[in-house]
Amino acid sequence: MTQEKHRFESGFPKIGIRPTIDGRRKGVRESLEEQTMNMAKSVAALIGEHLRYPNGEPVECVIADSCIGGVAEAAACAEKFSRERVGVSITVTPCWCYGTETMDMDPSIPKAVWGFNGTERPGAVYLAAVLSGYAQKGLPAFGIYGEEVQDSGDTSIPEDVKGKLLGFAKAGLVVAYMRGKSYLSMGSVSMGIAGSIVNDAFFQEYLGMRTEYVDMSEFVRRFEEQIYDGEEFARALAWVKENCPEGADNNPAQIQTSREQKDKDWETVVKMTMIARDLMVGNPRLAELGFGEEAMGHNAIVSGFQGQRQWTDHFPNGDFMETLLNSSFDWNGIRAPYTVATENDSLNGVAMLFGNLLTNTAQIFADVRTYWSPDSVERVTGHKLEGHAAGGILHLINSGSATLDGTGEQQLDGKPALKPHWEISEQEADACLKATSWRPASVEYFRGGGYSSDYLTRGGMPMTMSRINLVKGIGPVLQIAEGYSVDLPEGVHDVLDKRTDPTWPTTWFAPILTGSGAFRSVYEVMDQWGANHGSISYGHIGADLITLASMLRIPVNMHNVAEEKLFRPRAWGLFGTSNAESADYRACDNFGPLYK
Ligand SMILES: C[C@H](O)[C@@H](O)[C@@H](O)C(=O)CO
Ligand SMILES: [Mn+2]
Repeated sequence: MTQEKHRFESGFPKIGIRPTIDGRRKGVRESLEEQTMNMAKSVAALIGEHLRYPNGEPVECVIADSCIGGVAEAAACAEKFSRERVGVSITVTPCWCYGTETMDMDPSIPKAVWGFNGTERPGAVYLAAVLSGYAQKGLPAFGIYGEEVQDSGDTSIPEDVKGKLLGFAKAGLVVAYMRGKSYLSMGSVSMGIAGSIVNDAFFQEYLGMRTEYVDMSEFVRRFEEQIYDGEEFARALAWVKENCPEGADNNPAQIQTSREQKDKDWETVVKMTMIARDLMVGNPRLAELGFGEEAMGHNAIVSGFQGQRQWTDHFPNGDFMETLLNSSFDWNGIRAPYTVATENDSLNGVAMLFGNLLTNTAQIFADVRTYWSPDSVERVTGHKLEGHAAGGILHLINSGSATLDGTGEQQLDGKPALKPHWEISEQEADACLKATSWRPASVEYFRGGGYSSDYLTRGGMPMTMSRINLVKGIGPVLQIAEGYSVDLPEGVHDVLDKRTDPTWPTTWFAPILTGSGAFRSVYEVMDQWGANHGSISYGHIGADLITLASMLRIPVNMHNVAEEKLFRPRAWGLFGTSNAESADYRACDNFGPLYK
């Protein structure tokens, strides 16, 4: 079995659909069986058509064997769901049913109810009744109620209902997929960065995940004892020589490393990449080579590499490894990204994981380095910022981890984009590689050398920056800024970039301003950012992140998503309806983490 196949071998959680029905026989139930089951079938078809697993295959749904008219059928459905590895449930009904007798009682499964908006039968009355039951029992559930009345024979799903079903299902699958997986901490705390204090209670209670820890000396052991696939290494190194052009050395001449050392560094960073991947997900080839234990991996869906400083003071830095793993392609071809956080910033790693699992696209990890006001840009370059950038821009730049997909060299409808791996063509992967040069690391920072990807993200892409922060007394909170990547005139970029480390990849980002709170100004967004890092995802995914956060009971402390797009469990409204932010904090606190 190939390493790629092995990675997703354990499969994926499914979505369970529960058609509930009025239990009264001799007329009522019989007249509703077909319509109710058809609703379930059309939801399954909708999901199968629109949603995909990380390997690109369509999401699978399981429908209860019968309509659920009472508790015996509810229990039979629950048994089927647990056999079939259902991780998310959607209840559908066109009619009145018996609320607490038909509900899904599994507290760890995200749940939604679609109550058909028709008036021949009271589907919406059931919806309201069962949602009150869920609130009363402390099991937050999402309510889906179409805005327009449908005729009783109408088997179509209205657009607003489709949007909510898919939004719910997408976020629910992320919850289900994370459960039981690991964060792999390679090394420990990098230069006192709090996000790299990998907090097991957060991962365990909020995400249902394990935290695994390996010392960076494990890389040295695997180098020296050759615990990697030698055949793959030779192939990888040849591919790297062909596809990863080395850029100019920016170090002062007297501290530049020799050609011989540079070539050795290339070999080391390629080995590091394979080893980090094998540590994360295992590799069946290692078992064939006699390393059965190492072949298993750590069941990690996200990891972080400390790097600085104990590793980087002596060995090449992790930039190549992090960037390649976070990209959608390498010497093995086009494949799903492996999410790796620089500086072992696990909290940024989780934001990357959320973005990746919601969209199946690669994520950009970056330092949130500089707010450039329109006046400062004009003073330094003479250029007046305009368009999306008119209110100022954030310079997102970091040595490692920024995916090569972040070049923006893939296309959607003729515009720059980051796409799920199965939509990326060979030419697009190639264009990302061609837009990148690999600059020898700044040796004053990285005494052990290494290579950083140097590229400039194409402008005009809708992007969402997010970040998890931990607050003692509250727990995790999520922050979100939707905005656009920005193109600057070439000379202007160069002037600003040269003030930083020009060997690192840059994304110029303009958040969308709303005129209030943290989105009064770009300065305010920078000033309110909770830490040194952000994770940047293609597209405006703020609403999906907010839905996901509510499932995990992570309150959102700042976002610029329009109020009408917010979709949270119905019980959130019971904490107040005119200040959604405050209600969110109190609801999350009240219900507590999903796995406590
Ligand atoms: C090279 C430096 O140590 C950088 O890596 C540092 O500024 C950071 O990235 C901090 O987040
Ligand atoms: Mn950093």
